[in-house]
Amino acid sequence: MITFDRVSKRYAEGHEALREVSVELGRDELVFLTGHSGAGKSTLLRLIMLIERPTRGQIIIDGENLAKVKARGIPRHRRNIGVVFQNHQLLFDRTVFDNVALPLVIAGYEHREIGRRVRAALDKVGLLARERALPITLSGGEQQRVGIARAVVAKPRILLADEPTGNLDPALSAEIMQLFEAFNQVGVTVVIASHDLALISRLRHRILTLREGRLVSSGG
Ligand SMILES: Nc1ncnc2c1ncn2[C@@H]1O[C@H](COP(=O)(O)OP(=O)(O)OP(=O)(O)O)[C@@H](O)[C@H]1O
Repeated sequence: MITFDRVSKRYAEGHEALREVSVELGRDELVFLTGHSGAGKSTLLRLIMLIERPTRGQIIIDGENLAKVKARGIPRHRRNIGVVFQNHQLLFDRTVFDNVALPLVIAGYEHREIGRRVRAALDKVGLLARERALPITLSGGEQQRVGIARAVVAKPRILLADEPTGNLDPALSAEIMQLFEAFNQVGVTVVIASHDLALISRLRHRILTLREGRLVSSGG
């Protein structure tokens, strides 16, 4: 469960990116976050990741108030969160396997466990056969699936995605959304920021709409 309680975020330059946002996201929910460019979508995701801190208000995740998480607790906090970006942010000189393994290597997992988990994650996104490929040899949709495998490889409780289908055509975008739905069905809380109203309104999930930093709709 993720709770935002009257959360505001003002950046150093004085711009108020989020204003008094209150919302509860259930443990088993998949929600879309939409709104115009600059509405505050990425800021909301960054607050969950503790890349930014709120100026006012509180964020509580599974009973833990993020205000109490000090700098040295941030890596542990982030281990519960998988993140998918629009531009994949893959390492292009490393294989698919190595890209997906990266979070586990950083977290100090044992070699055999890394192999097991990476192959399980690649299997879930349908790319097991491509583990030795370099990302450059994959299509855009496949690259995004590598990004998703990397985000879920450490079995996070929360999956955040910022415009994950921004560069993909409608058919591939729909496939990527189905992957997110599959992870949600096994108990991962999923939050997807997206401009693609045509796509997200077809799927039956709650849509949170931001306008100039305010949550103007949190309905279905
Ligand atoms: N690091 C920062 N410093 C100062 N202002 C920022 C920073 N990050 C974002 N902003 C401002 O905060 C507002 C919200 O930005 P944010 O990136 O959260 O919007 P968004 O809805 O994700 O937009 P987009 O769809 O274009 O990615 C914008 O006016 C932006 O210029």
